[in-house]
Amino acid sequence: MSIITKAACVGGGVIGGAWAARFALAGIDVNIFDPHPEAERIIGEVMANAEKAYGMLTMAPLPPRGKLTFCKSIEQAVEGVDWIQESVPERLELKRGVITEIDAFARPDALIGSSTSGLLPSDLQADMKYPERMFVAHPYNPVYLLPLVELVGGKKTSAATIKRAEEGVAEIGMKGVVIAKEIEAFVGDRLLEALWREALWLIQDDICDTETLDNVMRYSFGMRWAQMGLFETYRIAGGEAGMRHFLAQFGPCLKWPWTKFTDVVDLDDALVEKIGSQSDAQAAGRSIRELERIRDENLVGIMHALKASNGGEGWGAGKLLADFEKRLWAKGGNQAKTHDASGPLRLIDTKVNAAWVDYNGHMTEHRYLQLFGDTSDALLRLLGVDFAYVEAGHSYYTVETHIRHLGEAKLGQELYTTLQLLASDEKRVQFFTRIHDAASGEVIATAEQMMLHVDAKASKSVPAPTEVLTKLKPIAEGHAKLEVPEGAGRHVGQKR
Ligand SMILES: NC(=O)C1=CN([C@@H]2O[C@H](COP(=O)(O)OP(=O)(O)OC[C@H]3O[C@@H](n4cnc5c(N)ncnc54)[C@H](O)[C@@H]3O)[C@@H](O)[C@H]2O)C=CC1
Ligand SMILES: C[N+](C)(C)CC(=O)CC(=O)[O-]
Repeated sequence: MSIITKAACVGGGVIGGAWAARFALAGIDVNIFDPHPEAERIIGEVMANAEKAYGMLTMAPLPPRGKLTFCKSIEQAVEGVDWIQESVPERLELKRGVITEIDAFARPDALIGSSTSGLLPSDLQADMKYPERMFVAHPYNPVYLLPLVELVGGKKTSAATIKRAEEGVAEIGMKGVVIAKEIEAFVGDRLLEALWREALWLIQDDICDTETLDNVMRYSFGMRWAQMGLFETYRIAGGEAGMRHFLAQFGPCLKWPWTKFTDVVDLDDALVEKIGSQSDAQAAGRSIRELERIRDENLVGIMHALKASNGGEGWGAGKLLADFEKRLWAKGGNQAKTHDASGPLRLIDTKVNAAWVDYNGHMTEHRYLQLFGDTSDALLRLLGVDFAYVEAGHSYYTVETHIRHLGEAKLGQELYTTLQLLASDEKRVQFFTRIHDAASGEVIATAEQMMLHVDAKASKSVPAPTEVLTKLKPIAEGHAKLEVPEGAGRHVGQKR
């Protein structure tokens, strides 16, 4: 059974709003309480960004979006929900008061997570009647894309709560990392704080400006850290002798004057203005919303790259995404399990997202192939050839593809695909797929493809089993009555 069927967000700013989006996109209804007069508008904008990002992130069938309900009080928001996420400003007294109120009105077994960046859970749970169900669930901005949640229990938090919290965040595509002991700022913010302090000194001392500092990060170790952490990265930096050699070589530097971070800069008006004006110049007129859009596109691209890494198995956040998608496919989301075979099967509905567009301003070549591949995967799922089937040792492999480009697909354009079976036997399926513009139905591209049923371990084609052929039969019979599509059997013409 699911840990979270209904959630509440108390505080709906940068972080609370993005938590609401994360829950809603996982199909969970969310109650929101935030006294800000513009809370609904702000969360609406975060939701729109999150939906755009998910459109780029995954083709897996997301469940129907959860409903957002804006409530007039904490009491109303937390009534009957399974998970309450507190994301009010970082002030101990405020948070403690809000959490105590949540505790008074929530179901005694409901989980209560705090988004605090650094306060101790023991301090937050001090006045609670049921403190055993309260913990820190510290996310990273943007919560709807970055999967990490640091889970930190206080003195009165039960082990069962932390276990349920770990399972709960996994359900919404996140990675719960349990921190063994409570400590201010946990692990992530301790590391960020060290870097942040050092960075402020480098600006204060005119060693570099904000743009130079950001360039140093994003062209180098920033990219490394998205895929391996500090220790794994430095292990490799030690060469064949690994971590021990790395420590021997760079250990002495720890005693050299390579850092100022244990002193705190004086964030006086002059320094605030210096950083503010350098940051304005760096933004070059881009609004926060524009920067968020670029950030989200970049993060999606990084996760896609990580999903394809390690020989296709996925790595880090990419492996997490791949596993989440497998679960989404297994659940099937909104996907129809049967189709009317009296016409071509409509299998994929999608939109051209920014990551698919090339320098010509339209969908780039390999994305057509991806869409044709996603459509043939959808056909295979209809036939019962899903992840479990593939893991058991059999699959269909594509052995031939011929694509024709007939029109253009531009950024944001809505598309759908249809598939018509041309021929099949116990080993082969041959089919014709069309990509349509969703508004007009016009055909933008077609592909004719052939797949063979294979024994993956033996690497040879073998007949498909009866259960697959039985599902294929009604489609084959229905499509045998259709006209052969214009363009089927075509090849690239060559004048000699
Ligand atoms: N901004 C960030 O990068 C991150 C922030 N956090 C943590 O998340 C929490 C929230 O931070 P942000 O979202 O950045 O702040 P924010 O200022 O964007 O949002 C706070 C929201 O809480 C609302 N609020 C104030 N009093 C309230 C009350 N009594 N009941 C309900 N809502 C109330 C405000 O109207 C506001 O919308 C903090 O604990 C922060 O440390 C965690 C990770 C990252
Ligand atoms: C600046 N911050 C302490 C609020 C940062 C975080 O808590 C995590 C993040 O998203 O960087």
